[in-house]
Order: sequence, then C-alpha cells, then structure tokens
Amino acid sequence: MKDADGRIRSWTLELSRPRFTPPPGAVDAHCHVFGPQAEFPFSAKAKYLPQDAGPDALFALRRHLGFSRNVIVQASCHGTDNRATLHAIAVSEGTCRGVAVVDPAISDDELDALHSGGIRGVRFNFLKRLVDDAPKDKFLDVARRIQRLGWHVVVYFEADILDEMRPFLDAIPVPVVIDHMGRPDVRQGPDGADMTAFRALLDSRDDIWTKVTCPDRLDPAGPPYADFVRAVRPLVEAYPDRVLWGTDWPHPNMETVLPDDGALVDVIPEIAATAELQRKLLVDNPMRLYWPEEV
Ligand SMILES: O=C(O)/C=C(\CC(=O)C(=O)O)C(=O)O
Repeated sequence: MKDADGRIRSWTLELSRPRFTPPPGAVDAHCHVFGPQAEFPFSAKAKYLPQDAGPDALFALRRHLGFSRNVIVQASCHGTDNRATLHAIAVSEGTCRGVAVVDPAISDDELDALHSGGIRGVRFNFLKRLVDDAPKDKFLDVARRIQRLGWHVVVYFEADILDEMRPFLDAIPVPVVIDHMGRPDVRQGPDGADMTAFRALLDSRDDIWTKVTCPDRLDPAGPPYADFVRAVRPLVEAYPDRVLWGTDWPHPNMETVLPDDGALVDVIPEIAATAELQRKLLVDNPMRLYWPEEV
C-alpha cells in the first residue's frame, strides 16, 4: 500500500490474535523500525521508502502477540545511520537490543558507542535489490574488529549465492547468524537442494545460527504455510540450540500481500512442536546471543 507521497505501508492493520501463546520472556529476534522520518530520515540510497513504523507501534504489536523483548535489525532504508534503531532501543527500558549496519570505516569509539546503545551485532546484506555493494574484504575487516566486543554478524543472502558465499562465511571469526535460512526454495522440501546445502553450512561450524523466519516471503501459498513448515520443522529439530525466530515486522517491501503477524506466530508450534523446542527458539537461544549477562 502506497500513500500519496509514495511511501509504502507493508504491515497490516487487521491483525489476528494468535492461538499460540509464547512462553514467558519470549523474544521477537528479527524486526525493524522505520523512522519516524521527520526525526530519522531515510538514506538517500534507500531502495524503498516506507511509512513510519516506530517503537510505539512495535511495542503495541509485541503486547498483542505476547512477546517480551525485541531484537531490532537495522533495515537497509536507513543505510548506515543507526539512530532510528538506537532510539527504539533507548526507549525500550532494556527490552530491546539491536543489530547495526555500519560503514566499514567506522572508528573503534563509534563501535563502543553502538555497544553502549544496545547493539550486539552487525548485518552484512548481500541482496542486490536492497544494497548497491557488499564488499567482502571490508566486511571481514569489520568482523575482526567487533570480536573484542563479543558481537556476532548477521548475514542476509539468497540461496542461489550460497556456494560463492562459503569462503567468506568460513573466514568470519565471530558467530554468524543467517537471516531467513538464506532464503531456500521451501517447495523443494526438507531434503531439497537448497535445504541440503544450507544444512551443510550449519554442519561446517557449530557457531552458525539461523533465523527460521519469513514464511510470508518464502512460501507464496500463504497461511498456514504448509511448505515452509514441512521444510523447516526438521531444521529446528536438528539444530534446536542455534535457531531464532522473529516476526520481520514491519515486513519491508511486502507491498501486495501484507502478512498477518498473528498467523506468523501460529507457525511457531508447527515448526517447534514441543514446549522445550519452543522455549529454546523463543527464549534460551536469543537470550544467549543478545542478553548473555542475564543467562
Ligand atoms: O527485513 C528483512 O528481513 C528482509 C528485507 C528487507 C531488509 O532486510 C532490509 O531492508 O534491510 C527484504 O527481503 O526486503
């Protein structure tokens, strides 16, 4: 949905209430904030121009869905200016942490300031439709420099470049989190080429985590996202200590079909069938990565 200024609303205003109740302390470990633009302008290089989706709306959604904390991932529309993300963390009273996108020329002092502001990782985005360039050598330098802070890196890429990503991923000296499982074609099923290649990556080192997120992006059939569930449930069962879950609200770029976050929450018990798997996915794992001092 675009407004008169061409700004996209990618989230629904007709949210259902999920049937699934998340365990106490559940973390939505992948979401974003947009603006507000008047305070935190979008990047001149932004590939999409969203309507404002600030912390108040995020916290209302969180209450509605029964979650307690958020990990806010800097979205490409804000470029390397992390102020909107930092602002949302600052007003969250300790219930949010974040992942930044940084200019590789960032100073150590600026990294320290991000850490004080609640940032615990940096994101490297390889989607050509979202960013102009993704310099692997400079990203590796950043990855080495954040090691002293105890951070991890979040990497976003699509399945067709997994092979060429391998040497880069292998060289990252800190824990790695892969967004949306590297966007496999879930219609291939759990033993299809994409999932098999992705599991080989997870097997290559024990500090690669993944977000079992975005049925709305990966399964065009829509709720109840049967292909997504069939492909992803075995992954959650095989790597229960290295999976994270998030809404992806406000669903950047989802212009035609606006996902119902209530329906997304109802996918959780389908991919994590037991209370123990649900607790690991929604509480233990994100707490270990983002609030280790409380674990
Ligand atoms: O938010 C996501 O996970 C996915 C995005 C947007 C994004 O990553 C960004 O703008 O930085 C996408 O596929 O368009």
